[in-house]
Amino acid sequence: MKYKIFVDGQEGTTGPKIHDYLSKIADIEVMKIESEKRKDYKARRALINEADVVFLCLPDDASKDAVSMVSNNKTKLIDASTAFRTDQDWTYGLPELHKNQRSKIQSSSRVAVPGCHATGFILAINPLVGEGIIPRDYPMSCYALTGYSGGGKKLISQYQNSNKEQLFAPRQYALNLNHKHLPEMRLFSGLNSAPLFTPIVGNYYQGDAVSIPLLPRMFIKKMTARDVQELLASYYKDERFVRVAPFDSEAYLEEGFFNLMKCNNTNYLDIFVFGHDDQILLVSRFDNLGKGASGAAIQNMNIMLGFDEGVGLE
Ligand SMILES: NC(=O)C1=CN([C@@H]2O[C@H](COP(=O)(O)OP(=O)(O)OC[C@H]3O[C@@H](n4cnc5c(N)ncnc54)[C@H](OP(=O)(O)O)[C@@H]3O)[C@@H](O)[C@H]2O)C=CC1
Ligand SMILES: CC(=O)N[C@@H](CCC(=O)OP(=O)(O)O)C(=O)O
Repeated sequence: MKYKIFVDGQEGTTGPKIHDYLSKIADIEVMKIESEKRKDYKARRALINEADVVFLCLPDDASKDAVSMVSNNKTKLIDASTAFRTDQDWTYGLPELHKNQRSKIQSSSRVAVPGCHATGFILAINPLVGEGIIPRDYPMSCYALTGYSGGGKKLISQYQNSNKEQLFAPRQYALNLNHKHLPEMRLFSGLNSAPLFTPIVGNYYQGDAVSIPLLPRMFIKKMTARDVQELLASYYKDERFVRVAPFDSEAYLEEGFFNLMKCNNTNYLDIFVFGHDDQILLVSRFDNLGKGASGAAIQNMNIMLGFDEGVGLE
């Protein structure tokens, strides 16, 4: 039997990328909606209920509508939006979070794909909080650099169809300090409160680097940058898609600069630990359309259907 797969939002940004991955997977049947019917309630509802797995690649409200269209017990949903990430009835689709997260995903029929920046933050910080190194009330801050595809069709069009001078420079956003990823960043990092988070969008298509400065003198246990690298490397040693770079900061720079595009078009997330005895900088590098969204969505599907986790992704 071939699993039937439907991507609701096939003409956006994350949806087509999911179609690319699906095209490399055997033993599935990918269903498509006619372009002019992509917002038609009846047509979407029929496909949603026919499918074994539906990827929702939609704005939050449209995702909520799609969920309400399901009228059977078979259809599994994988949602890329922010709508359900901290919802108790949904499973957070970050298999590397804890030892038991994979089995939760496998037995769930409602999986929320983590936000891109949240993915980078949580994977770097959660082990250090969980292992009792960073106190739960640590005054955390974090900044991220992302390509403009992270903002979907609207932001892509702004960058690609305008030559306004201000678009050439990186631009800070979410300066209300209330970015939509904060609730999941708090909940799944183990911290008592969300970080002070400032993302920055640059004039390039894809690639994300989340940077987190840490002061070891505020840790519960004394740890140098090298100790932190060893702890993270041990925590993720069996993971396929989360890699912790050896402690050798110079080796990762190209003529003195960090290349945040090096995970593009892959589902890898690389964690780097820079620093010394007194100061540490953690950097998570990944593709916002890979481990930050569409790749992660496929990884979750593979787990939910009992496929090899890397099918379509490697
Ligand atoms: N881009 C990224 O890197 C990431 C995005 N996400 C999240 O994933 C979701 C999808 O993002 P992205 O692909 O970038 O978004 P886009 O804006 O690029 O695409 C959204 C798609 O949804 C369609 N759509 C909008 N409203 C409806 C509706 N009521 N019914 C059916 N279709 C509708 C749009 O139609 P139309 O073609 O007419 O515009 C468009 O094709 C969002 O919630 C986003 O926040 C998550 C992680 C990363
Ligand atoms: C450049 C840009 O705007 N990026 C998006 C990140 C997209 C993402 O992770 O997805 P969700 O929107 O589903 O959370 C942002 O920061 O809101």
